[in-house]
Amino acid sequence: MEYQDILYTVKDGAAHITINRPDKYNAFRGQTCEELIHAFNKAGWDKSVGVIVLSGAGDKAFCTGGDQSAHEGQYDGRGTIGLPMEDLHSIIRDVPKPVIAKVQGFAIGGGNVLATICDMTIAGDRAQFGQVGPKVGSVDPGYGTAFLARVVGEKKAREIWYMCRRYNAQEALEMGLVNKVVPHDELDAEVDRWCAEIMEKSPTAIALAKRSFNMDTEHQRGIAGLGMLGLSLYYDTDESKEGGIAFKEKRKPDFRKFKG
Ligand SMILES: CC(C)(COP(=O)(O)OP(=O)(O)OC[C@H]1O[C@@H](n2cnc3c(N)ncnc32)[C@H](O)[C@@H]1OP(=O)(O)O)[C@@H](O)C(=O)NCCC(=O)NCCSC(=O)CCC(=O)c1ccccc1C(=O)O
Repeated sequence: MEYQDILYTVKDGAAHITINRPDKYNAFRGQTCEELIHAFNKAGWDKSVGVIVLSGAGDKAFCTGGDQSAHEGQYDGRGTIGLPMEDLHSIIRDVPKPVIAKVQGFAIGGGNVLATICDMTIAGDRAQFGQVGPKVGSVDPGYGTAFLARVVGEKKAREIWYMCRRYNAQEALEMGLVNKVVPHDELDAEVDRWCAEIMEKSPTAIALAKRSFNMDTEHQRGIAGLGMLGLSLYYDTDESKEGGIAFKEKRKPDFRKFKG
């Protein structure tokens, strides 16, 4: 597969998968998800690769979720909601190698979900985390909510989704959303060090550890499938569409006008 939306390189046993849509703050469309799934499969089953790094191109964003310009109700690709989200989330969990999210800017919406699902997250000190779903007429009713609660606890996860606030890198560290924060300019070197340390370890022991960590939350995959079906029905409502339209028109949404 030739990649248009992502970059793929391998260096010293680490596969680097980079969302390359900086003008869209690395938001993903259907094509981006297909390429990410392909790249994770490629890295996951390449025996010379021991660790995978997911990042976003440029300084502004790791990823800001679904591309609002490819979104009028349903998204523009395959799958329940027009994005193969279930497949993308699953492959990040299923590859038998640690996946590190390297976050230098915004990890917002579906981008925050991706970072949360990755095995570990290293952030630069300019990174910002948060959810925007209920502000833009969306929600991730699978790993994005249930798995987030496992990571940061129920109260914090509910705050993140209901309030749609932004959290800086230090706050994300304190709530357990990231493993380490380093100065922005040292992020690449720090991630390279973590990769080099992983490369010294037994790949089979790590693969077994990853699978056994996953075991505890595996039921969430099925629930996510059901949730995406509900989300698809929600995307066809005027209430949901108001969120996307308001974002594009750079105004506050008025969701309440659709409720009797
Ligand atoms: C990222 C922001 C917080 C940055 O805010 P700010 O610094 O004020 O800059 P802006 O002027 O808002 O944005 C700059 C520039 O980038 C464009 N942009 C940013 N995000 C997107 C995006 N997602 N899609 C397309 N374009 C984007 C923006 O339009 C500006 O461009 P200009 O040309 O300069 O006008 C802020 O931008 C922000 O909050 N972005 C919205 C992010 C968003 O709406 N994401 C999608 C929804 S997230 C969600 O619904 C959660 C559910 C979920 O995770 C999910 C589950 C299942 C399937 C899909 C999803 C999903 O992600 O949708």
